Amino acid sequence: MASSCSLFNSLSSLNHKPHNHHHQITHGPFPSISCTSNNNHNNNNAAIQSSPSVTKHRRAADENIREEARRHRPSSPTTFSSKYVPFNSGLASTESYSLDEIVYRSRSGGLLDVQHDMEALMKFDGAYWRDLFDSRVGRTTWPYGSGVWSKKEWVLPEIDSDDIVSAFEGNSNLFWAERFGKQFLGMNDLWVKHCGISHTGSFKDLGMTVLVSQVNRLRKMNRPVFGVGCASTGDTSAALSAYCASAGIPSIVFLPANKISIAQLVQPIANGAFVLSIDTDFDGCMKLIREVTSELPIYLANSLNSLRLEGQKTAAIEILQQFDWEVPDWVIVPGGNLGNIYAFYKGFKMCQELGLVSKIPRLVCAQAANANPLYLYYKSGWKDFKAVRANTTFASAIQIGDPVSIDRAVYALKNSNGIVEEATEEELMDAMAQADSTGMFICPHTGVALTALIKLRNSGVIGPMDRAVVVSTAHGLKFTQSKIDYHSKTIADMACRFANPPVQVEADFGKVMDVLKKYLKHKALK
Ligand SMILES: Cc1ncc(COP(=O)(O)O)c(C=O)c1O
Ligand SMILES: N[C@@H](CCOP(=O)(O)O)C(=O)O
Repeated sequence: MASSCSLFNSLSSLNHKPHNHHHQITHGPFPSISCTSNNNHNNNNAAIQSSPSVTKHRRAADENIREEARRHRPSSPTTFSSKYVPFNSGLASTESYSLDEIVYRSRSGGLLDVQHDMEALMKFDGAYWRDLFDSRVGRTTWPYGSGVWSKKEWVLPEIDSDDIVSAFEGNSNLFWAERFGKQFLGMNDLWVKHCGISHTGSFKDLGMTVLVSQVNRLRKMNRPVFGVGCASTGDTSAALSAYCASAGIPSIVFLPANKISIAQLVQPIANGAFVLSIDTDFDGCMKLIREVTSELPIYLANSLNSLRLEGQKTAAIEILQQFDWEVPDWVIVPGGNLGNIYAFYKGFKMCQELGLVSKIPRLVCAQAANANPLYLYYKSGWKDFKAVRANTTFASAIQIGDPVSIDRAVYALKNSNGIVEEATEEELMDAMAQADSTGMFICPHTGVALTALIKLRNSGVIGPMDRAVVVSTAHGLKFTQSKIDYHSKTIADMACRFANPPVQVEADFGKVMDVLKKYLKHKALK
């Protein structure tokens, strides 16, 4: 991509709690579920005052939150369970694997899925689950303070809370895009789910906490897992290396040389991962890591491993929760390796099947036109899937031509009356700049999703009154070079219509006044 030293230089030169009281919710035959309350006036005051061991806050001074969770550990094992089954295998299949096995593919070589014991979960009605999940939001109780682990019973019900590796990820902001919706789309119910405002700056944290927690458990069980590895366009490796570092587990990452942002490259380096920069693209790295993980005791962390999707699906549940369990009309997700679109489908579908909501939203998967195998497949009427050679795109994290989760994505889209859209480089960069001009600071992948929204709104498929949620997958700060290129208008064959370059001006009062007067006049005329 073109760089812009002048803009970069001029940009650089511009730089001259109340007590938590503990209470327990007991639900039917289940062990107590701990949560905390910020309410200073609840009935627990009396209990806290009369307890001889209380020294500060809700637990003894020498006890940490993990130890506290251990103390509350249920005496009997959970009645919920989950296992691997071949993806979309139907009722006739008997093939299944324990989550404690190291297996990524079914016997026939197909994808796997984590299947929950829905009968056990259905013993509780939708209201029960809604209340339980709502009661855990924003707490510090281990591990429920995480937006992922607040849904533990639906994620990894059997893992001991002691084994969980979490950064209290999730619970990300659902941003009402008031100005963008009104100004560019005539919409008043447009929302952006900021999954990138997260521990390592992308939605990958949601899946990685689950995968690394399970690895932590496997290692404690003395299973042959020396370390964890992934191929990455930048975000998976950032999340993997951070969660592994926090648990003291070695991580190994395969990155396509010169194809990821500097911020993304620095993340695994800083977190102590073993980083291989390989002279190929993401699809080449993916092929290599699959071969390597079948030979060496390195556990595969890409979304081919269905554990990841169990965490990622909680973003869908969170969206419903944030709308007080009302279902939006549309959810738009940028797609690359295509695990996330299925994760969203699965999260919504579980909420429907377990009675939390009565329907699911229509899903839209948005791809960069330079890396669009799903879009081409959709346009062929799902007749002819061909992997493509992905070309360079500013949406570099979705520069993927041979997505491993293609079958999962097709299933999700077919079962949600879904749509696939694409965005050219100019479209995605303009959308990103327009969104930023209304107060966001999004990544180019979110620009891809916004382009899909703009196209579907312009064609009337999405109506002005529809409630739409655009999933923002990474933090814009990871992709500042693309913004520098755009705002300095140094991108070949791109008009950069919404560029806003800084004005160079001498350190002279008169000259500064001239520039400002011109600016104010220009604004007044608008
Ligand atoms: C920022 C960002 N957005 C979107 C995606 C696409 O997600 P998926 O690969 O699950 O389709 C990725 C990774 O691929 C990503 O890193
Ligand atoms: N964008 C991803 C690509 C790999 O996807 P995964 O979900 O299969 O790990 C990345 O950041 O590496």
